Amino acid sequence: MNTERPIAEANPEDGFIESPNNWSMEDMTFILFGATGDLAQRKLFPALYNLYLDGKLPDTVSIIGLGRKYASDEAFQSKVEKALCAYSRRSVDPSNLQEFLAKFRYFTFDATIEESYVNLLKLVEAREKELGIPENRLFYLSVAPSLVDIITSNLHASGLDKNKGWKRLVIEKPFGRDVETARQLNDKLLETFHDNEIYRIDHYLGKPMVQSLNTLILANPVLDSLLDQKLISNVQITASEIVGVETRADYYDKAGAIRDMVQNHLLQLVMMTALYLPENLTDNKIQTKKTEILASLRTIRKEEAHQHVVRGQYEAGEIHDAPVTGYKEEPGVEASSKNDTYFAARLAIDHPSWEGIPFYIRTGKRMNKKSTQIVVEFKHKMVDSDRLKGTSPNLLVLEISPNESISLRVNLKEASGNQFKPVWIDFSTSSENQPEAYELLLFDAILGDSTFFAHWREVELSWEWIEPLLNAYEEDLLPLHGYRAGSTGPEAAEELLQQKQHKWW
Ligand SMILES: NC(=O)C1=CN([C@@H]2O[C@H](COP(=O)(O)OP(=O)(O)OC[C@H]3O[C@@H](n4cnc5c(N)ncnc54)[C@H](OP(=O)(O)O)[C@@H]3O)[C@@H](O)[C@H]2O)C=CC1
Ligand SMILES: O=C1O[C@H](COP(=O)(O)O)[C@@H](O)[C@H](O)[C@H]1O
Repeated sequence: MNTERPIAEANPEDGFIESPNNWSMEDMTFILFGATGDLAQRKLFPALYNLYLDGKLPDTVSIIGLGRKYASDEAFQSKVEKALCAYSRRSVDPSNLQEFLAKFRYFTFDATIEESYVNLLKLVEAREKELGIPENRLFYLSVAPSLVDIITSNLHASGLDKNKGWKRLVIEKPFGRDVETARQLNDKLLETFHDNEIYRIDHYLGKPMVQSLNTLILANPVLDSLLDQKLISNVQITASEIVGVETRADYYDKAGAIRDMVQNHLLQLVMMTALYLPENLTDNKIQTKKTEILASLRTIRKEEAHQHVVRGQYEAGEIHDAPVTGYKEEPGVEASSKNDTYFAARLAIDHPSWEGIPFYIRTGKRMNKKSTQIVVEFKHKMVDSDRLKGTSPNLLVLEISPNESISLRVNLKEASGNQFKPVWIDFSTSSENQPEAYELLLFDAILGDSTFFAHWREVELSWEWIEPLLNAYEEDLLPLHGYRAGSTGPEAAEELLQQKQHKWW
């Protein structure tokens, strides 16, 4: 199958992705570690199915699911079908379901047993022969981080990685718990895979609005001209959630918002926003430019963290008129937990394009609404305060999820009277049934385009930036503010912006 999509190649000098060529999608084997797990059911199988419906899977693809539980191929295929019925954005079409399911095989596999890999190799090779496909292998690790080391070592020891075609490793978050463990993990992966064969998933980079920012700005000189340093007052990035810790206390109570959302998703959004000033970019420069931005992010030392960072934990409250419990009362959470479920910060980017423009970021669980958005607030002129009565700053709002939209807030004079009022101009409205982040990212990985995956330097630099804040947490240098479930977060986060005469939008 031919696609117009360019394939990215490694630039040997800097390890980044360069010089796209025209490329055709090749037949391959997709080896899914953790095929019986939650992520596979909710995201990966539906993503593969929707790619299939869109004709975005290679003509022949062998998909091998792995897990310790015993299951026959048929039982596994019906598990996949169930997952599609429950989670696919498009309903299952009986006329092509069997053709899709026939691509799947299941292999009972314990990642901790060496012999499993030898047997897996035999199955992979047998399927490659049977289907007459080249030895292109994509290994998707949808397993706990503790298994990554042993899996990659054994892929190497068993010879699964010594195929004649290409090989790729897709790895889920979390990528380490701090800079040290992230480095150890990366070094481990590099024993088996070349850097440009490693695809570190951050699903925020797969959100359609994030992926299309570049082309949107290129296609709309109006947007481009608005992103002008002289015009911008501040930038605000929010990822607020209604859900609480749910059933994930085991992981979340040790991670908190800072590791779960800030180190990866929010810093990625900061980079994706900041990289467009002052130049238009081609896709192949995105990773290099993002790293430049991250390297310019001013360090917040642990001693000064309290001036720039607010952390919080939700308390009992109400969401959609229903009472919800506080974080400490959630199942699996320590009653004395000091874990953060909310994080806000003021960031400074020491880059000529962003000098003097604060970036505010915030994320929280159990907030009043589900929304991920980027707001650019423009400088407000108050030259003639009488004539401009009622005006407020212009805002450019990029709504990333759950809906997608771009809107601009302007001041309009009321028909009667002299007063201005803010009105919104919508540049776009959300189109229903957009591809999901995992679809776009899986498609990229299948093509070999790593533009929207996190490069190692991005991961390393983001952990380096986070490190002093983790130390501030550990040394109790940052107060943990309570906030009511269903609210917009702690009062202290409002005060953080008031220090510079700003407010959250
Ligand atoms: N679920 C989600 O929404 C998200 C998950 N992630 C990440 O994705 C990864 C997977 O998460 P999730 O699916 O939720 O986890 P689950 O616990 O639901 O699934 C884990 C999978 O690993 C398999 N597994 C466990 N031990 C072994 C072993 N010794 N040998 C072989 N397979 C094993 C399990 O299969 P079996 O029990 O059959 O052996 C199961 O398929 C994690 O890294 C997580 O952080 C990232 C973002 C979101
Ligand atoms: O990675 C994660 O993201 C989700 C939020 O993702 P979204 O696409 O719904 O915005 C978050 O709930 C979860 O804690 C975190 O691990």
